[in-house]
Amino acid sequence: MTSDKGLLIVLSGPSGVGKGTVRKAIFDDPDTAFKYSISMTTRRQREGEVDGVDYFFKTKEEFESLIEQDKFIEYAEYVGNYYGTPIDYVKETMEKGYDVFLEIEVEGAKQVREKFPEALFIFLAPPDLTQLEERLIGRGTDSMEVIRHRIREAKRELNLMNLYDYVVINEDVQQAKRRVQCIVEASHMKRERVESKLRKLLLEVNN
Ligand SMILES: Nc1nc2c(ncn2[C@@H]2O[C@H](COP(=O)(O)OP(=O)(O)O)[C@@H](O)[C@H]2O)c(=O)[nH]1
Ligand SMILES: Nc1ncnc2c1ncn2[C@@H]1O[C@H](COP(=O)(O)OP(=O)(O)O)[C@@H](O)[C@H]1O
Repeated sequence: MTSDKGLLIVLSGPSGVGKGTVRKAIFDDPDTAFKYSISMTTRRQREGEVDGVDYFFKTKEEFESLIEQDKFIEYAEYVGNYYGTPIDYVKETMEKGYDVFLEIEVEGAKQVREKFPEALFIFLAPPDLTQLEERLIGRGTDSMEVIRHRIREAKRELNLMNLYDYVVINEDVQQAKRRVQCIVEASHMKRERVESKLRKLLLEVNN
């Protein structure tokens, strides 16, 4: 990938760690220049959610037809529903030079890693398992049985954090937001080192 193309940024981590919360903080910040890729899902639209803003809400049949047409960078089944990242928006937006941000669960992130190894992978981790459990309980969206299942899944997923470029511990939302922004900034600087701007400088230095 060359530097005139945007970066693909993937934020992932276990359920309840705060991915959605940190993502909202990132996009509420007017300094954030990346574009958010709105996912498609077959889960029911919740009160207050807007189609085309929070998600593109699709039927199972529509989603499966899009899978057949290869319209997703990645998709996964999560708690009985499909979630997926539409490929066209991501490709077009990166071609225009914008960074594109995905907030997805761990299985989807694994698929992105296989297709786009040059993407930037950030794992959001909880300070500890007790706080993860407290967040799942505090969110009030799941039964204790589902929470226990999510904690078991989280233990398996936390073992995958070393496959990511960076791990951010979500202790404080604003701090996690800043860290994600800094990681993106540093990744751009690293990419520029090998790109034309600095090549010219190095030629000058060595002549
Ligand atoms: N693989 C994948 N996961 C997604 C996508 N969009 C959202 N998710 C994840 O799906 C999970 C469930 O999201 P959601 O139904 O909004 O519930 P909530 O975040 O638990 O309130 C979260 O872990 C999201 O990060 C996507 O396009 N692909
Ligand atoms: N740094 C944090 N400290 C305390 N609570 C948090 C923090 N980040 C998120 N939460 C809370 O944890 C719960 C789960 O967060 P959410 O963003 O829904 O997680 P995810 O999208 O990873 O499933 C929410 O109730 C949220 O308000």
